[in-house]
Amino acid sequence: MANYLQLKPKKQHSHGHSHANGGGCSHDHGEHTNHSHTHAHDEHDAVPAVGDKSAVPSNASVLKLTLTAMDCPTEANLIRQAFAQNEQIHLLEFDLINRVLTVTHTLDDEQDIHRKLIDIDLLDDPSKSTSHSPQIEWAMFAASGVLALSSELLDWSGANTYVVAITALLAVALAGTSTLKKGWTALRHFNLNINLLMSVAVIGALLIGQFPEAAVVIFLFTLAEKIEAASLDRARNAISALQAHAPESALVRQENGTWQLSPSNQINVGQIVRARPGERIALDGIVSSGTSSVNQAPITGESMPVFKNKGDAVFAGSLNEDGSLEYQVTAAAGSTTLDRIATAIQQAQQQRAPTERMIDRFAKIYTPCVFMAALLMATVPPLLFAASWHDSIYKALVLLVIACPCALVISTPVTVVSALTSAARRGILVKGGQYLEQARHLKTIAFDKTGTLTIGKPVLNNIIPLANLDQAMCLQLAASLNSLSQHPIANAIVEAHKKQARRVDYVSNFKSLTGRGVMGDILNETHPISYVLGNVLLMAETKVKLTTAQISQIEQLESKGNTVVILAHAQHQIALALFSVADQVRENSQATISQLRSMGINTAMLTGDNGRTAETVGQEVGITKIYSCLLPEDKQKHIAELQELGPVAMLGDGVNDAPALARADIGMTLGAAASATALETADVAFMQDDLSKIAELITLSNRCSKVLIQNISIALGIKICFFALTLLGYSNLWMAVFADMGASLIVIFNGLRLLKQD
Ligand SMILES: Nc1ncnc2c1ncn2[C@@H]1O[C@H](COP(=O)(O)OP(=O)(O)OP(=O)(O)O)[C@@H](O)[C@H]1O
Ligand SMILES: [Zn+2]
Repeated sequence: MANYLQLKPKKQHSHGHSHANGGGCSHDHGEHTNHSHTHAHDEHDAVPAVGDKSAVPSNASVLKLTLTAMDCPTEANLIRQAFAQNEQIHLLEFDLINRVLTVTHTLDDEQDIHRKLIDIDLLDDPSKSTSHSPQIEWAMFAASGVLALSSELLDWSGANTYVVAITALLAVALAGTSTLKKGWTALRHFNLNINLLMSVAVIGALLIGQFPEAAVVIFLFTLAEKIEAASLDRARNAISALQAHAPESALVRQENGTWQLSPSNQINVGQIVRARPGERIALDGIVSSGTSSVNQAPITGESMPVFKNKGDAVFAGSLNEDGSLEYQVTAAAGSTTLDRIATAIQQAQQQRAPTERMIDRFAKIYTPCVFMAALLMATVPPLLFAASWHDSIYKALVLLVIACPCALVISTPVTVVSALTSAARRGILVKGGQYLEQARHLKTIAFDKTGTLTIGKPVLNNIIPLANLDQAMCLQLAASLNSLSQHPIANAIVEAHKKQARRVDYVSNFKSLTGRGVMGDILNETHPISYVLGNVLLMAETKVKLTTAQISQIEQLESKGNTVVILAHAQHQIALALFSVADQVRENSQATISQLRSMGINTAMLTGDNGRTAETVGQEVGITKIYSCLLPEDKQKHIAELQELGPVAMLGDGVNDAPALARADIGMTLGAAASATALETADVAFMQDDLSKIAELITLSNRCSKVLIQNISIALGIKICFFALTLLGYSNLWMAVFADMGASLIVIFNGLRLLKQD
């Protein structure tokens, strides 16, 4: 993850001249590089949010701390300030939703960090236990509420001021001690956070004799804090619920053939595990016996069960419905697909989305400004206009309450986290809020052809011998060469050969040439012969001569949608045979492309395959912008070119498309459940082989943005209203607390709505 992050800010835009060439692969690729120049692009996310990742020394260690006291997100500032002077602290990362602080440091003693956090009251001091049990806390809180209300009633009914004051003070003492203590800590560190603002408001109210109000204010504040904490728990639990899908233990086959229940984290790769009907799969594996339908919703988001047979992959966390399955473990606890998804989501939460960064910057200005306004409010009217001190100070205190940026600061992360979780539930793994926000701005989506627009399982449909070797012999040579390659075309040739149950020859000096083919030596009775197998480009490179008749034969096959590879004798430089393979277009490719077009998004195809095949597939799915015969670096160049029109996403398989995926604004992969590389290389990983998820992602991005705008408007709107009401003298303290915390709660619940709509 860290490596990948560093890749991003280095994005460059290149301006090159190139054309979508319609024909074969004879086009000279050198042209692209000659005309292109690059310049670094000043990306907004190049500004490190907290510390600088690149400056972290290699010997640094990482400490993760759960700080349950990180109530209001503004407290992150307190932590930042506390560690600002320490040069051995290199990086501070805040996961405010999960309340986890990650410290990257080179300290000898981690206790230093603990001590500092105890000093700012964010960590309990183990030597003096001051915290009460939750029951006692609730009882104290309830009593405080009763007392606050009583003092208000007593005040109304004209009771003795001392009685009113004592009742109110008791209420403040019962509910407000922790707030006042935190306020004092904040004051000592010159940090303007909510606790300090509230403390000043309460103490100020007490000083000017507004006893019942002080009590009500602190009670309401504590109440709202409790509700806020509980609702944030909901967002948090939505994520840990994912991991909870994998069972703690499973039945493992022992050496003597018996089955024994073992804890999942003690089961090793290679062991055989049994999943009984109705039981969840404990670890990733390959079915070794049995059949069953399995619901893989926690991983892929699809609610329909999938039929599993011998040889199929199963995922930890999925539910084995009706049959009994035995599977051989392929990933141990901690590294299963489910674990990797959960880790990715957790990391995604730590990256602040653009809106979040903007709001954080705004809050930093907003709070001091309102604080200054309050100071002026308290002093200017009495000093200059002979207004009453009491009224002016009171108004100033109201302003202090609304100076808290809490609602604003919490409005974005809660929304983004809910949207990320909601996406994960649909089988869309988004690796950071920024991708979610950017998805709706996409101008172009570029698709890789093989395995993306097409199923990626081509089938050999024709062998045409060109020299004195027969079909069987040609196939044997091609299959032998390709038995060492992972390419889908290689698989097609090897599969066809397997059907004929012939032997595979030993290949020496094997070489795989990205985007072109393979070469290697095979023994012919007494001496080795060098062969090449690949596309026209490779034939040109190895100086294999193709006759005009052969070329037109190739072109004819290609314009029918086939991909043609040529087997050639390297020393004699003559073609021995043509192999034509055909892949099937995914059934929802065309629907997805037209849906994207209706959303105003351009589409393009970037493929290593030849122009004619690419055109045929393009026609079938509805893509007109086609770039063919591309090597991985070329794909990257074309992405940069498309970026001049606006943000570009690339959907590829994550193997030979890695450079293009990294260059695109959003790199996406399909079928990530089945491929660890695909899951790791992408910014957005679609767990299933389902193209329609792209449109779903964009819809979700739109919805997330709508909620973000709503939340920011609500938070700011309420503040502005109160600011005006206060200046006009129409508001009072407890109304302000109501408004401030009310706004926080509204934005939290509004954000959580994204979780629900499934
Ligand atoms: N192992 C191989 N055997 C034969 N030909 C190969 C092999 N690998 C690559 N080729 C040739 O090189 C071409 C380009 O391969 P590349 O992997 O870059 O793209 P692709 O998989 O065909 O398409 P896409 O870029 O859409 O995924 C293939 O179309 C094929 O002609
Ligand atoms: Zn607040």
